[in-house]
Amino acid sequence: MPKPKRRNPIVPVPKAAVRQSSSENLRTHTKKSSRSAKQNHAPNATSSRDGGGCGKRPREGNDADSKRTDIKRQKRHSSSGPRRCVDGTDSACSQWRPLSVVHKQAAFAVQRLLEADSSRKHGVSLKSLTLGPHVEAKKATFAVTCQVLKFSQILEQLDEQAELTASQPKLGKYVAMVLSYDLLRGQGLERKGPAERAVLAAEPRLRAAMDVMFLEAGVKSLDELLEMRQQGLQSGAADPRGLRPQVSHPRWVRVNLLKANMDDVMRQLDEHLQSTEKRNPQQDGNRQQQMEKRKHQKAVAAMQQQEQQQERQSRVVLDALLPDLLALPPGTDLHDHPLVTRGSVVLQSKASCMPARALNPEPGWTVVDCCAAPGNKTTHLAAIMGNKGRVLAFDKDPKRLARLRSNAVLTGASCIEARLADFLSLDPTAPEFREVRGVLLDPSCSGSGTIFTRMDHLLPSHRIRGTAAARAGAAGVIEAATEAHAPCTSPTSAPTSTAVMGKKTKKNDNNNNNKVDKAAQQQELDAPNRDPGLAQLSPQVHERDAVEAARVSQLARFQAAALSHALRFPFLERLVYSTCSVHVEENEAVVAGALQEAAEAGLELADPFPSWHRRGLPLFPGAEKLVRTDAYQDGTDGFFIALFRRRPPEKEVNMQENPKQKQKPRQR
Ligand SMILES: C[S@@+](CC[C@H](N)C(=O)[O-])C[C@H]1O[C@@H](n2cnc3c(N)ncnc32)[C@H](O)[C@@H]1O
Repeated sequence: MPKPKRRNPIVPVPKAAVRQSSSENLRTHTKKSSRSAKQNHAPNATSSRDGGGCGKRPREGNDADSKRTDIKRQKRHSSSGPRRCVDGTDSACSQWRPLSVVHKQAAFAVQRLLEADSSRKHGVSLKSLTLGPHVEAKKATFAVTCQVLKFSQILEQLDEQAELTASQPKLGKYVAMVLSYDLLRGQGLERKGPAERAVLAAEPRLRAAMDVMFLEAGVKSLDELLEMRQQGLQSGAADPRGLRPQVSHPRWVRVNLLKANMDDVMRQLDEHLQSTEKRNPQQDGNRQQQMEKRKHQKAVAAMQQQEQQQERQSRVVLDALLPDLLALPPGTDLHDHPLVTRGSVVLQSKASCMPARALNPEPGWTVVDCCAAPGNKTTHLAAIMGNKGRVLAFDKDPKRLARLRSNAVLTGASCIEARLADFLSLDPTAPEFREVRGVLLDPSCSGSGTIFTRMDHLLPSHRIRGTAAARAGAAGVIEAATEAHAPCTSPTSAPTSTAVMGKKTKKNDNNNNNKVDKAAQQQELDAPNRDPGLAQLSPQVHERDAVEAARVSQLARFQAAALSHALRFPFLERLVYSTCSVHVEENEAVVAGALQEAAEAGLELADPFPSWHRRGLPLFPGAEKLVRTDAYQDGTDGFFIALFRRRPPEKEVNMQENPKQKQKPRQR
């Protein structure tokens, strides 16, 4: 009888088949693995149909003897230096190790290679890690390592979306990648050790996350997804994570609590969805719409971690973070719906609703909205305050201010006082502003977080920007994102207060903020070099990038001046700075430049949404309190939010009572 054929990792094998054949594999392993190890030492061992020999994977060494030998060899091998775990920790390793030798070695190799790549270290080679003398089952280890590296970006995303290592930290990122690969595309996993069991337990979540990716990309397999991403990168039209440039978000709906209550609106919207379906029975059969519905359900479920099946299937979903926000299927058209035309709901994205909630003004406060038009956040502030108090809304553009006024009327936000003014020309210390407790600063910005949902990437002039965003995103410098914020991105808002700018620059010199700016800018400059494909961009592209960079710098100067100015309201309790930009220069760097001034005003950074997962880039202490949203992973546009809050009085008292602090001046 011919020997059973070896399992092929390229074609996923049904689990039952894997289990059935596993005992045979165990029986026949030792001979084969040593034979394949020898084969792999041949110089041509790396060539195969899958590019660089990464396609075929022979059976791995997995019997007890081989495992014992492996452990001994691993120990011997690592005795020359500090022991490294597959998760990157040194010595006393508390992480779960996969039971399979191949998995263990592949995870180690993947870790070393990816870490070396991200820190641009040289001297770590795939061959030495997978085909070196200490490696067991070389060919299998080499093949698995290649495959995991090829799919590493996708595997990382799956891990993140399925919260695999987040929920099982002992698994470690690289073991998770290798085991998930084998589960989803390779040979399947057997319920052996804790690592394998953890990945198997997460299988439904991993598969759900994978389905969402397939739907978003319009593909049916991991191979197609990878191919599509690679093509996208080559054409320069890809987004930072290699998905299609356009992303589909739920239809976010803010319920205007001044005019409606959540239950009524939810009921009416649910009826609307049902009646639309009844009126258009053909649409039920429409594949596109079906896909949209499924995508919405899955995206919302993943995003909000709503595990209950019933909630996942709900079509009008209450947002987990913002109490007045609802999610409907993407593409739901509500523009003519009476709830919208009568101002009971506002069509506003989740990210755009976060700044007003971050400020969370109390009823009775006086609040300044510095750059307010067309007033989405202004009317939200009024609703949060229950129309009790005053919202002073400034904008320098008369047409946009007219829209703000009509929006205020529509939404019944009677506590708004709209004023046509250049915010920088106001005197925050004037007596009329003594009552101001809250400030919202949502200044003009590049709108770089919104280009994909605006579909601008389809226009030739915007392809370049998409590419620039892709470069920066590929380096992990920015988080790609989106929102329809376009009209307020004109670069006309150059700083008008030279005094303010001069002051800021001086402070930057004093408190190392220039270093932050430079580090951030350097990261952005470095970003393109990380992708060899992008290095081949034409000079024209670089020229346009330079124009865009100059525009961003000009906007950043205005933003810094505006933030500095906003911090001058003497009796501030809270201040929110927000942009729909993904650029460090307009976000973290602006905040870093204002930290000292904020401290002098008795304000400090605070975390407006402790449960939110995405944070500012870690460029200075406290940046973990900053909030970012990501268009690809958070189901909403790319935004940046910083909350400054008055330091609690205890801190002041503690500072005074701290004997060490007191001694300092005396010592001098
Ligand atoms: C990002 S938009 C504001 C969007 C608004 N917060 C909302 O949610 O609807 C920025 C606004 O700032 C205004 N603006 C720019 N420079 C200004 C300045 N110096 N003083 C006042 N408003 C300014 C622009 O006219 C634009 O309407």
